Amino acid sequence: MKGKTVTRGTGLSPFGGKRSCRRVSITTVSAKVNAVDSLKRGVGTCAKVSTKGVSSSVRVASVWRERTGGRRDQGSVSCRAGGGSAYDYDVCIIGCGVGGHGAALHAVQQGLKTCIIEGHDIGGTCVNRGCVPSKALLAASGRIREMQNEMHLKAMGIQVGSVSFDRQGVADHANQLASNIQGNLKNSLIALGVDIHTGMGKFVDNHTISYGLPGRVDVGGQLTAKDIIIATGSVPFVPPGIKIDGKTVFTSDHALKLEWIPDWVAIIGSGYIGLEFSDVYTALGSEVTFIEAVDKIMPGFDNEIARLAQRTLITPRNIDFRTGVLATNVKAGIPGVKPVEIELTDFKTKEKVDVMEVDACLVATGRVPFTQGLSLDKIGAETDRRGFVPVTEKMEVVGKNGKPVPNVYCIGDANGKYMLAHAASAQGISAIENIVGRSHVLNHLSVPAACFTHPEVSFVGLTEEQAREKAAEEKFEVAVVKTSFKANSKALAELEGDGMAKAIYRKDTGEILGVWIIGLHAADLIHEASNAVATNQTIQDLKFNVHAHPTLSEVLDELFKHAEVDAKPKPKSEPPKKTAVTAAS
Ligand SMILES: Cc1cc2nc3c(=O)[nH]c(=O)nc-3n(C[C@H](O)[C@H](O)[C@H](O)COP(=O)(O)OP(=O)(O)OC[C@H]3O[C@@H](n4cnc5c(N)ncnc54)[C@H](O)[C@@H]3O)c2cc1C
Ligand SMILES: NC(=O)c1ccc[n+]([C@@H]2O[C@H](COP(=O)([O-])OP(=O)(O)OC[C@H]3O[C@@H](n4cnc5c(N)ncnc54)[C@H](O)[C@@H]3O)[C@@H](O)[C@H]2O)c1
Repeated sequence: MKGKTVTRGTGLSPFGGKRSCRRVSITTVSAKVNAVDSLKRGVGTCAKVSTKGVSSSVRVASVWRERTGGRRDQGSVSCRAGGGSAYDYDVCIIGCGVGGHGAALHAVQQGLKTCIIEGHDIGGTCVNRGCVPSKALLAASGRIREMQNEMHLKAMGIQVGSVSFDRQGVADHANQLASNIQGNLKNSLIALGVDIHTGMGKFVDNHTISYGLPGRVDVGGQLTAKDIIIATGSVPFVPPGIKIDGKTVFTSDHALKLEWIPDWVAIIGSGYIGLEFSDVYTALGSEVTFIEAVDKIMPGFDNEIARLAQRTLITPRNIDFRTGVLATNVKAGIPGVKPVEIELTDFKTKEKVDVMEVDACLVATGRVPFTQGLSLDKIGAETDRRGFVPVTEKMEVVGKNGKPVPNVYCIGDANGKYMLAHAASAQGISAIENIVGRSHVLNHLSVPAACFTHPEVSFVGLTEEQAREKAAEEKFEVAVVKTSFKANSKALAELEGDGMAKAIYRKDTGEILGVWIIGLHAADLIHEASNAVATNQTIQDLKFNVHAHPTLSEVLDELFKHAEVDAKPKPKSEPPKKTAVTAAS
């Protein structure tokens, strides 16, 4: 069915660890699996890694005693398995998404006896219904787009015949990848001796969790832990008036299965999910119409980057958009028989302005925390009005009395601080650091983000608009420096000169406030900037970094070198006086 827009009714305007635990840097899912191998190879004494010799739990207790000098929970209890302890576990994590998994791995590295309670599927949203399958769809559809771009290929002297694809094959790629990574995650936990309990967990008190599954008397139980981390994640938000049938009106949960490719798909919301799916759908031949409540598309982006993104990701493609309108009512259709009807309402006047008929509708209007049923009242806590669990900067759950609830933490999408997979994992590591008594606060302004369209958009920190607001309040001068991919040899070799990088910084000190990149491999390029923010480097510190030639990283090299700062660069430290190492010949 070919979709069409109809305007109805009069008056409606047409629209228009430590000690013997080897320190392993854990960042990506594959790195985490490798980390398990490293731990297994390098440690006889790391918690539950080796099962030979001294019992693993005794080892846990001994590692813990060495680390803490014998202190424990101020009340001096020890792990039950370590002998006469009060708790079954040192740490219990409710929910095994990327956040829970990251926390569990770091807990084991610290020698903590750890368990996870998972109610649905290991890997949570990211692995099963988020980052992983969506990136697989983007990889396959991006390849199709590239191979169908005759002009681009011809400019490099390449000719291809007709390009075709098998929808089910593309869908299988995404499904298989999710399943493989889910298996890797589960195996990594088992190999490290993390106990995985199946069921939905809820609080009995701040050291006790009961868990079970509805209708399953064979599953469930109760356990105790010194510290408990809530990592229950999020689910799609569906605005009132929208009925999901999973076939013609659906969320990303269904869209990732790629059961069909609609001719015309309306995407409600032009955030990350909307943009990434517009990239997939248009590469596979669909027309897309964005419906966006805010009066501009991609409202979360820096304005200048959004304008450029519109020129590269929207205008040249089969995409149009309606902004400043809410989708207030969506009625499901029947593929090939009855269209989906979408009622549009002006965001400001609340007047109904249009009804669209399309083949399918993807609802990408954000996500809501999955925090119901945790019995937070049993620990003197409650969610905020949106369902997020309030936390301190150390990830401690804040109780109804405004004070941290002892021994209970919340990480990831469930606390709403930054709904990204790597943020969830970083918060998990931070919570464990605080649990073992090393005070830690994650700088969320150093957490990078990326939208994996073709080309990609990435950033760290503030938009230029946010930085200028902050500057006005705090009375400092903002400076902005930009570079283009057009001057980069590697980008030109790839005929991918469309793109820019911009850095926003304090003119007086060189403090980096934000960096935005749109262009080839922007998601990989952002890390030099985000790591600089995390380690408090100024923009002038980065001028001395050396970048291989010819690489895309020189886009950032040029950016940093062009920055003008009032303060002088910090004196460079002398090179370390170590044994001379000569470059490999
Ligand atoms: C389509 C899509 C694409 C995305 N792409 C990216 C991306 O490219 N990069 C990125 O950084 N982020 C991406 N995200 C966001 C990312 O998936 C989330 O930020 C991340 O998964 C949050 O991790 P989490 O551990 O907090 O929660 P989740 O991954 O949601 O995991 C929570 C887990 O807890 C379980 N659970 C819930 N309640 C209970 C309970 N009471 N007892 C026991 N278990 C429970 C759930 O079953 C689930 O397995 C994407 C999201 C979507 C939807
Ligand atoms: N690459 C990535 O890192 C990635 C990819 C996908 C998802 N995610 C995560 O998943 C989460 C959800 O993504 P998302 O794109 O759904 O949310 P989002 O918050 O990024 O964007 C939602 C958009 O929908 C609009 N909207 C909300 N209600 C509307 C309505 N009734 N009518 C019209 N427009 C409406 C909002 O104005 C907003 O622009 C995000 O928080 C993001 O962090 C990340």
